[in-house]
Amino acid sequence: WILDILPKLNPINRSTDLAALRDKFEQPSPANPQGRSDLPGVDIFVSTADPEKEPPLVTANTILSILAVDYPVEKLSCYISDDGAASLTFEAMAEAVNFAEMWVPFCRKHNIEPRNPDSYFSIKTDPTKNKKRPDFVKDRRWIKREYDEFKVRINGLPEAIKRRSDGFNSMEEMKEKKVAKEKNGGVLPAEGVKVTKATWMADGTHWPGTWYTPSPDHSKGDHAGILQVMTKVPENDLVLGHPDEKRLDFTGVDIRLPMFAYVSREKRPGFDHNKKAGAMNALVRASAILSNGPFILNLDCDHYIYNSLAIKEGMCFMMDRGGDRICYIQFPQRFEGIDPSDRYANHNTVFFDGNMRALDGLQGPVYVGTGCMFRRYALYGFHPPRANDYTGMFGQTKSRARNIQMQSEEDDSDTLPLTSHPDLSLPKKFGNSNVFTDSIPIAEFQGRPLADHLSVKNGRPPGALLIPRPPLDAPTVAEAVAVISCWYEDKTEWGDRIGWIYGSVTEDVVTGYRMHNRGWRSIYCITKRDAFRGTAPINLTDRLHQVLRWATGSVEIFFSRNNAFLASSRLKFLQRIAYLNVGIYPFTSIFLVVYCFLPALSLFSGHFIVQSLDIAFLIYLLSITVSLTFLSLLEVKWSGIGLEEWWRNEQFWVIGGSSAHLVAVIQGLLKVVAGIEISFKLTSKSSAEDEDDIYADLYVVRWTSLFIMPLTIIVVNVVAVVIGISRTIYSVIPQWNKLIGGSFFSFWVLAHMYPFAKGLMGRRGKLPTIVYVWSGLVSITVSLLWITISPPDDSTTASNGNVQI
Ligand SMILES: O=c1ccn([C@@H]2O[C@H](COP(=O)(O)OP(=O)(O)O[C@H]3O[C@H](CO)[C@@H](O)[C@H](O)[C@H]3O)[C@@H](O)[C@H]2O)c(=O)[nH]1
Ligand SMILES: [Mn+2]
Repeated sequence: WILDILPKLNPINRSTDLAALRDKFEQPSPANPQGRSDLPGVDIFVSTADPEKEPPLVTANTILSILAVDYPVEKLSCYISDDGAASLTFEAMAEAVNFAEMWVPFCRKHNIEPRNPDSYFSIKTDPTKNKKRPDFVKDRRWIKREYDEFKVRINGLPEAIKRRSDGFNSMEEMKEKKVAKEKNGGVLPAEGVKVTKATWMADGTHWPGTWYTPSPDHSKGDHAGILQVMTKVPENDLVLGHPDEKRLDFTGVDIRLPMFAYVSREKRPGFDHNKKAGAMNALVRASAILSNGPFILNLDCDHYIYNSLAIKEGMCFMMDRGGDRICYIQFPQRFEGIDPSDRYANHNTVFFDGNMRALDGLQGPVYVGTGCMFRRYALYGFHPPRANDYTGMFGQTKSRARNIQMQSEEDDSDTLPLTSHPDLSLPKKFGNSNVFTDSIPIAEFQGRPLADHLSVKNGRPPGALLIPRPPLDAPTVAEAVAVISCWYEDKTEWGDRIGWIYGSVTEDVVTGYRMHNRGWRSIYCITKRDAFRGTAPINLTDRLHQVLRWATGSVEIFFSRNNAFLASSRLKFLQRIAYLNVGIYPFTSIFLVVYCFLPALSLFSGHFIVQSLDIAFLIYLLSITVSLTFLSLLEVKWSGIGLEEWWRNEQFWVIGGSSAHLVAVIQGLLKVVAGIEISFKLTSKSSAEDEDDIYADLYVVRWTSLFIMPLTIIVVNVVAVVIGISRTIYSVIPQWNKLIGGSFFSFWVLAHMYPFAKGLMGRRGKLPTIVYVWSGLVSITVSLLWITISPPDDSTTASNGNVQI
């Protein structure tokens, strides 16, 4: 019953549900006679970086799921950050907007779920289930065909852009030649003419971003900032559709689209662009000027909205009493396209349904990079309102006297009482855009919960958010372009204390940590229907690299000023322990590796792992075993997973621990000691090209040095078992029970390594020969070495009668 009681100590306490949200914010009231939406605006950020690794079709589908999300259209703005500055991505987005004009009303009319067309059309269950409108089947058939054509257009884009550009380029060349000829008296100059091969847009202009044939000002890391508003700011009132002969009958359906902007920040050589964190910060600024939604939802390009009510679900927390102290709502990451047995624990269920939920009962879950809705004001580095109200191990309220004393002791350089707005004219920490700084207090105010009850502190009056958005004028857009220039952040605190934090390969954890450290709380929001879904790398190599990156980020955190040891008093005690664990866990790999070798070594030597099985050891062993079992039970019970899934997690913990975590520790130490920088490539997104085998990617094996340690562990343990058996056979008095006792632990290690071994085999058991040669050599060396150091000695072991199990 303890297991049943524990989760109940940690309820998701939310007094506002979806119905209450509607009643409070969207029903007519004295302050809101027309029953317009009084909800705050939401800006949605999607990041993409490389159309080669992040297929534009996937991104386009993500965008479509966002444009069709169930939230007041006039309050929504969507931004895509294209760090690749690729015309391909841009044109795919333009296509997506075109398709959205039919797709979005279609979703609204028939209440489609999910609103990502690709996933919607690949649902296996009966699409007509729960669909009541008689024209559904006809509409669906029609839109399916439109989608197929859309897909073909997107897939044809690279070819189309190339053909178009080649055409324009050769035309240019001809023109140039003609000019040169005329200048040179009718003959072509000997040195020929040089024409730069530009990438052209359909309207006959140069694409301002990166070109297929890179040239100065048009290559990766060297191009202008681009900001293009792809759909205009939506009308404030419903715009209903009409019956239409050619298209669908959208009578009575809202046909508006949210605002959607394509943003590619300026990049120049010599500037550190800080990857995703930098991209997000550029979006934070640009969006502050264009729409200034008090809430920001962040999605990776391969994560889409699976539950169209997700934003409203999050808003229920933010708009609840006390919601003004929440910095973000993290939703669990759920994945698609993972092999049914989840060989490499890609679903990460113990983490997402155990650890994160437990954290929710403390100060809140960590930010995991995607599927997270932020309070804009919290991103700006301010402290939460009433930050000192609670503290201590369990977050109890402090007495007033202590409270005052504490406040004076604290370094409150960035504590800003919310009643008086930040004096923004003073430090230049936000950079020199006045439009931006002026937007800060507005976002803060609009993000407050409704003051509809005496107990709501720091609320806003009902009806305050009914005013329509102004249309975008040219100076506003120009300002937004100015704040995405690459020098804008010079001498500011962007990435240091404001916005996404720089300097870590896992910017997400650090960004969330900084907020918790200021006293903000976060919320973990598990919805019945998954809020978001995404893809994950399913083959061994990519998966290990992903784990390596996370672990490296953790080691970086450990050696940085973000180590929770150095946290402020506003980080709750248990939350601090949790963050400490985030920084420390890769270091456990050192012990893990030792433990993986121990059973083998004891087989080599013929000595049991411990000297003698005395009572102290047994008590120690028992207590460890009991607590481990209890922990596992908790994990299984809390996260509601089956034993098999739990076992996968255990296995992958050992695999990742002995490879990626260890390398991360080494890398981290190298960085600290020798200053060697760490860089990571984008995690490649599988696009399931192979129709016959959607899990084909699972079998891809690319050799990486991460394989070395697990492989050695496997080989050494196998050799050890073999040596153990042969020794037992050839010894004078074979001690079979001793062998079984000894090899049990080796088998235990091998059982954990099984998915790894399977993964190395690839699809048909193909393994690079070098692996055999190499591992053979290592294991022979190790076993020879061991036997020389500690030759099998029957007499000593036999006399040690206490080594039996
Ligand atoms: O220069 C860059 C590099 C990456 N990204 C985007 O950042 C996201 C994540 O990058 P990726 O390298 O694909 O990392 P993943 O392993 O897929 O992502 C996990 O790990 C990251 C680092 O911890 C988090 O940022 C992600 O949200 C989390 O899903 C993607 O949308 C990219 O498009 C950029 O915008 N600019
Ligand atoms: Mn990803």
